[in-house]
Amino acid sequence: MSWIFGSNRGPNQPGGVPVVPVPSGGGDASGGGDKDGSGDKKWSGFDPTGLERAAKAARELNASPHAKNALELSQMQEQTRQLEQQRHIKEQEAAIHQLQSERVRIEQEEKRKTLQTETQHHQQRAQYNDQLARKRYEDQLQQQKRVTEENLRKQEESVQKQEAMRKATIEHEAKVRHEYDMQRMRAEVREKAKTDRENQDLTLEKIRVKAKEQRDTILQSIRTASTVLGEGASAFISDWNKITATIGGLTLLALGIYSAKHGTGVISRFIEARLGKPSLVRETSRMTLFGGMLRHPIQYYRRRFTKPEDALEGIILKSTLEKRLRDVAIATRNTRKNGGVYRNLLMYGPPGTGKTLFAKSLAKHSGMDYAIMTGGDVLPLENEGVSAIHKVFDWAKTSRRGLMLFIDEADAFLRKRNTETMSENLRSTLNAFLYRTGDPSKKFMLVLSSNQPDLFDFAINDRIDEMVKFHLPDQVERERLIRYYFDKYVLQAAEKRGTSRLKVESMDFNSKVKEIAKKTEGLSGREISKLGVAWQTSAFVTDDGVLTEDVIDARVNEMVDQHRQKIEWKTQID
Ligand SMILES: Nc1ncnc2c1ncn2[C@@H]1O[C@H](COP(=O)(O)OP(=O)(O)OP(=O)(O)O)[C@@H](O)[C@H]1O
Repeated sequence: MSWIFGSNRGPNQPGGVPVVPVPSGGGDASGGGDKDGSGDKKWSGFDPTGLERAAKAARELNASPHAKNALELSQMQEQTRQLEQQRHIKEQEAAIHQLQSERVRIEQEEKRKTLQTETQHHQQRAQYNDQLARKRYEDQLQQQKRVTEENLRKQEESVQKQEAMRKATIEHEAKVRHEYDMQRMRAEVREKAKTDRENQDLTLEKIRVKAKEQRDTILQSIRTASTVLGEGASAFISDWNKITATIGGLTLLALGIYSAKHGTGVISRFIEARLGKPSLVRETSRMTLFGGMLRHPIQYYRRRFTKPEDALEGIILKSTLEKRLRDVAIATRNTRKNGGVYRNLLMYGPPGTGKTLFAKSLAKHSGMDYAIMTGGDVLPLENEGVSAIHKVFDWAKTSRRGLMLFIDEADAFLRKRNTETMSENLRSTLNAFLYRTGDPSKKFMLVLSSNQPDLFDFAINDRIDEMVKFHLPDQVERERLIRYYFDKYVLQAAEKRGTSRLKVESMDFNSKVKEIAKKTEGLSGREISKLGVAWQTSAFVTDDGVLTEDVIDARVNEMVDQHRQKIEWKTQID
């Protein structure tokens, strides 16, 4: 009720209730009590006029007809002020809240920045450490390199010193020897000159006598020869019997030479048939005395003393396979050199992929003899199969150079024994084979080739030490094969001067090769080699001997068609 007392407000305060002026003086402001004003010190300075005025105003207010309205107005003003204060408080609270949020955000931001800075520091430290480690490692390497170089330099110096010493020793020896020889020669020459001077008369006389004797002898010989020939010729011409006898003698001599030549061949063939190559062996590099050295001496010696540089010369395979086979070839050659035990080899894969080719080259490269037999040849032998097999191995054992026994289509007779279709004879033959190959050998190496190795008897698999799979050539190998056989059958034939009329039409050969290789997908090495032969033959049959691009394409298309046909037949059979 401050408005009643007017303590807080001036007389013209807006919205306020006009303060009822309090009459100055009059009325008892003390309200009774300490009337004399001297009793209690506390009330001594109290001015009661305000209270009096308030009381008067209250009275007047009560008496006023607007008292109620004024009260309501003042209440409403009070409420409005409170609401305003609440709004103000709310605004302040919102501001505080916003300030808090801002503070949290700033803190987060600070944290993130700190984290980022720390991460950067970590990274920088890690990089620095890494650089240090690298530098340390490089320093170590440099150090090692320096040490190695230093050692090498020292070694080289030492070798050079030794070399220089050796050279100096040799030169000194040579000089001493030369001086000694010169002295000896001078002494000999002096001695001879002295002797010659002393015997000069004697020597001259000796030469004269010797020359005279020689002259007389030659003259005498000429005289005798002409007399004998003249007499002989006249006697021969005048005597028909002698002429007939001479002609007969010459004829008999020619006959003798002819029969001796052919007789040796017949005899050697006979001996060979009895003692030489077994019938199961189709081809061999092994030369017997009669069959080899005497009949083809040059070939015999060339084969004995020259070896191909590379076991894979003329054999085109995938580079990985080539590497593996080269290792096999080197190992085999070293085995032969060191008298070691041979490792048996199985080569399997589609026909015409170079298995036989490699086996022959392997044998040549290793310096061994080779013998080729075919599994299919064993089947018709029936009950003679066992002895034929024994004969092959007996013969193989006698080879001084070691023998590589290559069995093509080996699955034809080395197949599983438990199949019902296998005849008793074949089973015995297989057993004989197993018996002869049971132990590792220093005499022969077994090389089996098969298109169906899964048919082998397990005991055969057990005897195999190395298995190599041959594949059909892919694009790269086909290109190489095409180049190789084009060169072999066409270009080399065209280069033969004088004897050849074969010419090749000019074309972009590289792109042609690529194109042919693409077309011949699926063809084997054998089929591609046949393509080479077909190109050559086609060129020979033309009038001008020119191999044109069209002819090349035509042969390729034919070969591809034939291949397709073969595959169709094969699929039907399968
Ligand atoms: N990889 C090759 N590189 C060069 N020529 C090849 C290759 N493969 C095959 N030939 C050619 O094909 C001919 C036959 O090859 P080879 O007799 O080695 O085949 P194979 O794999 O033994 O076949 P099969 O299983 O039918 O006996 C070779 O004489 C050669 O001209």
